[in-house]
Amino acid sequence: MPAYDNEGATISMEDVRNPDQSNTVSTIEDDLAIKRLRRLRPQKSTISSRRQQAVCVRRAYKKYGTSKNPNVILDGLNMTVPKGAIYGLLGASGCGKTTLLSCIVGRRRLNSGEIWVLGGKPGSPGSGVPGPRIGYMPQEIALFGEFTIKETMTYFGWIAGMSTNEVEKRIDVMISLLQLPDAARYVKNLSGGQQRRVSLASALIHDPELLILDEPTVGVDPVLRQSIWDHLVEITRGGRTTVIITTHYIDETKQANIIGLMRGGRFLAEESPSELIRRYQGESLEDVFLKLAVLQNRGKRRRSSILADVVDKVELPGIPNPAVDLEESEMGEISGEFGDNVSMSSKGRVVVTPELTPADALPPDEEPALNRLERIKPMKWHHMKALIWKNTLSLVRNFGVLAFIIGLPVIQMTLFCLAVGHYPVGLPIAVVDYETNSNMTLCDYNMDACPQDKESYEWNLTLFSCRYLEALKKRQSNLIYYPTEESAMSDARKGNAKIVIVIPKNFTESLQDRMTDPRHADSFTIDNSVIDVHLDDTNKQMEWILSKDLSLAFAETVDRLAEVCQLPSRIFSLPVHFHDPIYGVTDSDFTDFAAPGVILTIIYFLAVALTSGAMLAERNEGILERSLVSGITGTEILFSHVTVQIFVMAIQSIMVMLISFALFGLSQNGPLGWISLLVIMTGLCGMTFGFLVSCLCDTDRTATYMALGSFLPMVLLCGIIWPIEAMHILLQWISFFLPLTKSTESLRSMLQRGWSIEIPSVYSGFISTSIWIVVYLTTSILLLKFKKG
Ligand SMILES: Nc1ncnc2c1ncn2[C@@H]1O[C@H](COP(=O)(O)OP(=O)(O)OP(=O)(O)O)[C@@H](O)[C@H]1O
Repeated sequence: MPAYDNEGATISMEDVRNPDQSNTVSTIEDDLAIKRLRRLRPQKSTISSRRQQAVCVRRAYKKYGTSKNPNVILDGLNMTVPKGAIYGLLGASGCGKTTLLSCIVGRRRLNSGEIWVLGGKPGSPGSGVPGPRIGYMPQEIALFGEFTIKETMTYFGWIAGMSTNEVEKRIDVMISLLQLPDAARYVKNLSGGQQRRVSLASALIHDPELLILDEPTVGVDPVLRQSIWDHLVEITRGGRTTVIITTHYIDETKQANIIGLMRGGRFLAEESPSELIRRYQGESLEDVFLKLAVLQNRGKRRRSSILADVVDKVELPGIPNPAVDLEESEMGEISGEFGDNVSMSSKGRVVVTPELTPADALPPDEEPALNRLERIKPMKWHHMKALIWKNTLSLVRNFGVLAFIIGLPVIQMTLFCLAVGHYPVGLPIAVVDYETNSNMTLCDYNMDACPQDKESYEWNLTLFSCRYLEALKKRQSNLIYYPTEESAMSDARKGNAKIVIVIPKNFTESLQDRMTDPRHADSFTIDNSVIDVHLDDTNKQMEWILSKDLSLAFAETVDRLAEVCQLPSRIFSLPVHFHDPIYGVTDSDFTDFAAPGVILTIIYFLAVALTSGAMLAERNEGILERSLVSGITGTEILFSHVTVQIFVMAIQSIMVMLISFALFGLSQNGPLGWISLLVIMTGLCGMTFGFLVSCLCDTDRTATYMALGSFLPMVLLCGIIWPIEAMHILLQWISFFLPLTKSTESLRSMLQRGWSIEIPSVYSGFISTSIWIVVYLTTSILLLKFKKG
């Protein structure tokens, strides 16, 4: 049997199982004898002796909250779990059992103190902790509802490095041991108790060296509870497996080898159940717990008398309170001193025991030597296989969600193409034409006849307003005629017209006079040769469109005049001529400008939502925690998500591009390969940002706030809806460093200018996106690694 040493005490598991034969200090008389001996042969625990235990915790201090308002959970706690023992961890709800266990499995950090698990420090290279040496059943169910029992156990078996054959054999054993239903049943359809048993089976599947079970028997009927305990006793019999179990059924822990009674951040006692009952003269373990609690309160009473009444009502055995009675010089670390471990302070007795002989002492577990490649290898094949399979299965099982994820960008892009950037037609335009007095029959003259005398070259423009309104009508069909300027303005103020045009009575005549003899044009002539325009300026886009229409209608009218008079086509137009654009099309609309940014924004933010949602769901259900304890690393989790989601993203990207270019005919002049790559890389960037969000945020709500909070600044600052050059200089700098700025510019250059990767504004988008992927991914990996408890 393995020897058990703690603080110098050497106690074999036989001692624990047969307390009568134990040489453990177990009586008050022994206490006194040891007190005498203490000064002669004190023996402190050594690192070597700590490494021989399955678990050894020393001076553990852990608090939550701020330093101003700390919530101290572990307060100098010592704990020793010998190999091959069943250790029952008892304590009131909220006393810190789960916190202690998560420190042991390496998922939370102590504020101070040290922990040794299976000979190594949790998290150190080669310790196997977290890893397959541990089987961890957390308090919450922490299973995938949409998986079957078999799939669940296969996942955890694969993580532990088992082959599919081995897993299948173990599944049969687990099903009969834990009386599980058919392995093909979905976890979500099982009862609460059945789900707990599947959770327990998942911890047991790989036959670990150290089993840590947080309340495994909740919701389990007494018969099955007994068979679970029998199994625990069975597996620990060989000494290879150690079990730490928490439970609220104090009575069931009588089958444990050692019980740790936790209260106030420390252990009241750490002892075999029979010894506890004998020593504290209790009728049951519950009775002992109560008495020890009172003893602890007595110690406190020296500082406070609040508990006096309670304490006085409880009958106590005639034993001293060791921790209270000890002199300071007699204090040392305590824990694992079977028969003498009443912990009232972070210190305790220095235990004097027979010295550890080489024959009794087990050599500490050697940390497996890892070669250099294994040390730097961030991912294990069997982990990746299990994770990728799990992620794929999750997606496929949630087919509705998958269809939505793929369909959503299609809907969004379709909406964008249909709704944004098009030219509004039929805007209500109020026309007051004093020249015709709204009598449009006057306009029924032959406008194809040239109004210039062929011999004298005199112009005889007739009702030029008719020609102008005719051209305007081709652009905006909804011309509403008013008799007076007042009536038109009054209606426009009520919102019935976007613009009011007033054509003076002598418009044509004055215009002609001004053109033929500008030197002698008086102010009356100038005033009457001008069309007055009143705009509703509340909508800039609309104002811009109508102004453009009025100008273009005039240009078209004079061009037409030149045409019918067989004059050179640009004779009357402004002496500024716009040729075909270098890039883009002459009458491009806002859709073409905004499309690159919108495509990237859709892909980016859907990836953020998809990834952060998946990660948070996994974390909040406790699955992430459980996987991490099984030895999965943050890097593996992130890359497994990337591997699966990249396919979803590729489909999303292809669909969005098909909608944009094939269906709605948005400009696409660049190399399709590079365009696709940039879109997919942007999705990848969004995915890694989603990882970061899920690592930074503890709840769905904060994650949603963060994702939504970053959406608008990104859209506003990345040049998606307005040119960056028009922003405040400070914002231009900020914009420069945002993830969608360079990629939007790059995509726009490829789509509209047809540029390829060798042009700086194109490749800078790829570089910027790659840098952001690395930054997000690295930060997420570091957070997953270091953000504990
Ligand atoms: N992440 C956290 N942040 C702040 N406080 C926490 C956190 N986790 C636990 N606590 C607090 O620490 C205390 C101990 O919690 P813990 O879950 O370890 O108790 P427990 O003994 O396992 O309880 P139970 O038996 O009910 O499961 C509780 O008061 C709890 O509110």
